[in-house]
Amino acid sequence: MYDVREWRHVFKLDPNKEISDEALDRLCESGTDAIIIGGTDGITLDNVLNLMARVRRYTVPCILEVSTIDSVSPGFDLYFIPTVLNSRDTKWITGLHHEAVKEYGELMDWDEFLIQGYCVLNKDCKVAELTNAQTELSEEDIAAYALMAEKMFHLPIFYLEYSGAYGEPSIVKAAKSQLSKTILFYGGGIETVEQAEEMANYADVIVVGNIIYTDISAALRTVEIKKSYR
Ligand SMILES: CC(C)=CCC/C(C)=C/CC/C(C)=C/CC/C(C)=C/CC/C(C)=C/CC/C(C)=C/CC/C(C)=C/COP(=O)(O)OP(=O)(O)O
Ligand SMILES: O=P(O)(O)OC[C@@H](O)CO
Ligand SMILES: [Mg+2]
Repeated sequence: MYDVREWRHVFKLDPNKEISDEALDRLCESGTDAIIIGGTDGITLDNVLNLMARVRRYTVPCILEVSTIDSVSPGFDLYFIPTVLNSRDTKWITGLHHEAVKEYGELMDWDEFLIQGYCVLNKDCKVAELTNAQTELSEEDIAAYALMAEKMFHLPIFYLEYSGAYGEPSIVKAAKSQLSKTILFYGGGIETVEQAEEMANYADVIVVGNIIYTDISAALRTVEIKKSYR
């Protein structure tokens, strides 16, 4: 089975963006711990299946981060289900999940599904807009969400999401200080190995996304953090 606890670094690929075979080969062979397939807009069953089939040529674990029910398909190693803890709209906390479980709950192999408690912090990112997230939060507010993720909801993953912007290391440190069992993911704006190292000082797993599409060599260099933390 795939032990997310062992991970340090993952790449997140957006099915709504083009990637060449050569770039995909370099990512999948880079030594990263997993490839997550996910995004917020333009996600269809077609583009998810297409990307999954291409990643499946490699041995790297391939995870679907579910953002729409229509794009879920068998064939992934694991499924991540986001719940946006700081959304102002219950639809993104439990609403869509309730509908999905009502319809498919009996069919699901629950061991394959890990729930991610998201705290979205970049007010300008698409996921903040989509979910109407309350991003004006103090360090204490964010630490409390981390504590809730672990102690109230027993979530396996707490995800500090700054998608598109580099976040505040002190916030990541504050969140980490609340967690002993729940795994801390950090994602947002990582473009250099120095930034990757800085966030990996506190987060258990760092997520590298957008830079893949603008500077593949820089994206690949972030995997170097794995050498210093093994
Ligand atoms: C295996 C199998 C076939 C099972 C069938 C059963 C089945 C269908 C089970 C589903 C179970 C279930 C509970 C599903 C949940 C349904 C659902 C739609 C939940 C809502 C998820 C949610 C809160 C989505 C909001 C958006 C979000 C948090 C997306 C995560 C990805 C993310 C933040 C990407 C970053 O965005 P990006 O697009 O990169 O942004 P930029 O362009 O700005 O970079
Ligand atoms: O795309 P970036 O900004 O690297 O963020 C990664 C990931 O957290 C997005 O969901
Ligand atoms: Mg992105």
